Amino acid sequence: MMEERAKRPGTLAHCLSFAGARRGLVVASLLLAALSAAASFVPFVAIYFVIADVVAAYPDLAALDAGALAGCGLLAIAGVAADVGLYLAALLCSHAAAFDTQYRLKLGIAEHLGRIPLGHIARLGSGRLSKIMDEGVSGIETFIAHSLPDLASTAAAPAVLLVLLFVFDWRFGLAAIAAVVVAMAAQFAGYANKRIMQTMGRYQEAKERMGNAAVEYVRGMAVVKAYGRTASSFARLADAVKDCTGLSLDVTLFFQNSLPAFTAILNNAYLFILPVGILLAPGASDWPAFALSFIFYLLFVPSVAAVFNKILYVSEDMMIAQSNIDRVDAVLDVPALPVPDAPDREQPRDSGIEFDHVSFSYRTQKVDTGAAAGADAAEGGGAQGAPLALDDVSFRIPARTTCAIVGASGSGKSTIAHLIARFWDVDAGSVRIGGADVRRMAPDDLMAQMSLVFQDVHLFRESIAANIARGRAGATREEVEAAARAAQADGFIRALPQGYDTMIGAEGVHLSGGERQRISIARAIVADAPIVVLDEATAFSDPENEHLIQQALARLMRGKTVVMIAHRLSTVVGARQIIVMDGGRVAQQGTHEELLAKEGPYRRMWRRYTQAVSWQIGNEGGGAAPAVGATPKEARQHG
Ligand SMILES: Nc1ncnc2c1ncn2[C@@H]1O[C@H](COP(=O)(O)OP(=O)(O)OP(=O)(O)O)[C@@H](O)[C@H]1O
Repeated sequence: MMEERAKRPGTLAHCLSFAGARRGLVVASLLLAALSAAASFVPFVAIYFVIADVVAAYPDLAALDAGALAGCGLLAIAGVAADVGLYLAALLCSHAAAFDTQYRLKLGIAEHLGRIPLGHIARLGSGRLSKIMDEGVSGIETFIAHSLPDLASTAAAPAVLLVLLFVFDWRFGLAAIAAVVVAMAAQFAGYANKRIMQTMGRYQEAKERMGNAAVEYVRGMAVVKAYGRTASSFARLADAVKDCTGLSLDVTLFFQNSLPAFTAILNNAYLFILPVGILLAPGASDWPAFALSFIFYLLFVPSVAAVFNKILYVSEDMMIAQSNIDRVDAVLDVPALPVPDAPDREQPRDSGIEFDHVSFSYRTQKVDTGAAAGADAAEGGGAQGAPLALDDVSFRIPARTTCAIVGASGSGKSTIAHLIARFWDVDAGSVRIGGADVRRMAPDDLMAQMSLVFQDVHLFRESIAANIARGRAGATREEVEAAARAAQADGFIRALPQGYDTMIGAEGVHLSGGERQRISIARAIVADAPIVVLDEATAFSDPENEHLIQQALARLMRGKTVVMIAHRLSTVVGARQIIVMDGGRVAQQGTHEELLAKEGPYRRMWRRYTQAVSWQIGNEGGGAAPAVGATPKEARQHG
């Protein structure tokens, strides 16, 4: 559906393209609504005939033809019935199209989010994204369901109105049009101001920023409380709210004169008819005809107000819909990672990993939209002169071996993990798995090759069994339980009230960091992918938990190609290969012994590490063991 959309069409055309296969329903709704608008004037025609009969019979009202009057009544009723019936049918069509569009749009955005680089999703922000998926899409749904039929009727009504205004007496018609022109001029004075459109846009952005700030504030509540920085942490949210309030006030003030003037003039349009009637009355040659027109226009002119009031609201709806469309487009326009056609796809021959002269910068990954783009610009972004997160990085990890990546914070370790999983595409060089360039692999094939175990464990609000089973579609309960046993998680899961069926999340059970980690390891064991990318946790809650996690990891890593982003040197000594990163470049490469034998960053890191451990032991009176990890001998058995 998303591919079908033309580039930047108008609001209506855009909605039609979103409606996809249901655009026929939208068009039917537009036609029915236009017909309903035309039918809404039929009662006025009936009234005209009644007035004509009354004026003709006056003063002998007893001579009125009851049959003719009843006919007029029936005509009026038929007009009202057609108006209501056609409008209901229009709403039926528009709602059917709108609900379907909402469903497919949400699905389309969700699918698209799965195809764009993962980092872009983080940059867009979860508050902003949920607002777009929720309010943005619902806004489009409401526009298609309600405002589009109104749009058709507001387009059709003035045409019919114009005919009726001039068909009976053009002079009164002109007076009514004068009321419309003056009212529109008053309103236009507000809309013509270019700043209003800019302010409306800024107002929408401010609302999104406020959403993001609120989500961030709630998520960071624990840190805020821990450091007692409530006031300063609240400042960002408070600023966002203040910004939003200020802009909403600006938008309201823009309309403070024009809107009331527009409404007041239109609702009192008969004030334009009255002076014309008073002026024309003395010269009227045919009194009954004059009286008929005068009375009819006094009765008819309020419907002009109704029509133009509707136009006002529909144009406001259009502006809101356009801003919702822009926000949805902001997500849909983020280019998806290119996926090769089936014949051009490459299959890995094994699970070995190779980085071949890889360079990568986050700054070249532009997000061309609103707040995120602004953030990029604020960082002095742009591809030119962009700092490289990885700079000409080359290494090979043979299949079924362990490679530990170490280095200072910010040296590029996690970036390596992200590029293996193709969260981003490289700027230069290539990342290959079993000889296949990750850009030439089908995304599903690529993800089937690897399990990712990151520090930041996300568990879904579902049962523990379902969370573990997410590792592989179709995993059986036995496989889930076996994986949990291997991940040292079976014991604590069984101790929970509903065991494996215990729900996780707001209303369910809350697990400790170590327990969550072991569930994520169980998930990876179920996946049984040939490559394991492991972002090692920096700290575990207690030695017992750490020991269990190390056991779980040892089981997960058995027989796999492992890339371990290592934060503690205790766990890397047994790796077949250690890559030392420094400022985005490979500074050293080799085994623990080889690296220790040379003067260089690894030896310095190791020296600092052993000093820290002996300091720790000294401080604890020799009672504590250094951080538990695989000894060189134990670990080499795996690597
Ligand atoms: N999403 C991102 N957007 C922009 N820059 C990023 C992003 N992620 C990382 N960087 C930058 O890229 C560089 C490498 O970061 P990376 O996360 O790979 O380092 P690291 O060695 O894993 O650090 P740590 O040990 O602290 O996790 C750093 O300068 C970092 O600021």
